[in-house]
Amino acid sequence: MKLGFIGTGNMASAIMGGIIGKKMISAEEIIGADLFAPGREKVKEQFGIQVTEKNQEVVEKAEVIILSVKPQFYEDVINQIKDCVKKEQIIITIAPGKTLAWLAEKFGKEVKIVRTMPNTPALVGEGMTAMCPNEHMEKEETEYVKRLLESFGRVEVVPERLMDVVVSVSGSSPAYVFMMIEAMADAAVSGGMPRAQAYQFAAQAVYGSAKMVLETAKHPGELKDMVCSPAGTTIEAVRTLEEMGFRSSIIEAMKVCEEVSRNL
Ligand SMILES: NC(=O)C1=CN([C@@H]2O[C@H](COP(=O)(O)OP(=O)(O)OC[C@H]3O[C@@H](n4cnc5c(N)ncnc54)[C@H](OP(=O)(O)O)[C@@H]3O)[C@@H](O)[C@H]2O)C=CC1
Ligand SMILES: O=C(O)[C@@H]1CCC=N1
Repeated sequence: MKLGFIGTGNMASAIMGGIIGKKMISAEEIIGADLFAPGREKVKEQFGIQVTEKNQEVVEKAEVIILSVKPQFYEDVINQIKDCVKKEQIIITIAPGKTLAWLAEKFGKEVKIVRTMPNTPALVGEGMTAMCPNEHMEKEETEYVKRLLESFGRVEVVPERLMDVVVSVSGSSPAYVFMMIEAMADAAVSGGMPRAQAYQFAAQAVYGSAKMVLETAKHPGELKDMVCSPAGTTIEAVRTLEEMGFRSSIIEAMKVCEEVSRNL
């Protein structure tokens, strides 16, 4: 087994879906453990991976192990597995708030750890992941983990102090974007467009706009100005968004998100 997951919920499914979809690792070489039987069966059926109810079995079999339970369960899981983790295995964490220093203390021995923060667009190969290796990771091991994470999207190595910011800007942000797409579609439906078509229009507009930011390297403000024809429709929408506090509601929500992550 090349890769193991402890916890096979939403984020683990997105990662395994991305990795298998890109053929980085085959489903037969992936094992997942979950307390929740229907959760285990779902990933077994969806992706064809091997599943177990025993977290230790994942540690016995996998070279790289992703701890994909909620942060509140990290301590319990680490206590269960720490004695079986071997020196050459690599532990990848995806939980907000769990620092490398905290993890080292909980394992209580030399363990190779990479703290990461992925997001669910991994499922379609468009994830954004930040990673931060600990001092026991060799250069080639860090490169291998980076390639593994790159199989489902973009990856940046960041200093650990930025991890809480990463949670708010990419870990959690798909939720805000989905809310915006939902709201845009509701408005289109209110204007008479069939709902299914409204989601296509809204989602493609968001996708294309994001692509413009990434590919033109122009400032988002300049791209916004290019849409606002003088005395046109868009500038009136922009004026209304400013009046309703669009930007500040996003900034404030993200500051709360960052703070929650820091305190987890
Ligand atoms: N969802 C996202 O977009 C992102 C999530 N993350 C992080 O990923 C991690 C998982 O989140 P997410 O996938 O959303 O959560 P989910 O609740 O979907 O998945 C976690 C799974 O782990 C199971 N579980 C709980 N305790 C144990 C245990 N002791 N041993 C084995 N399995 C256990 C849960 O079972 P049960 O339901 O019965 O408790 C559940 O099936 C979290 O740390 C989260 O912060 C990071 C980035 C993005
Ligand atoms: O909501 C959460 O806590 C997790 C972390 C980032 C995205 N989802």
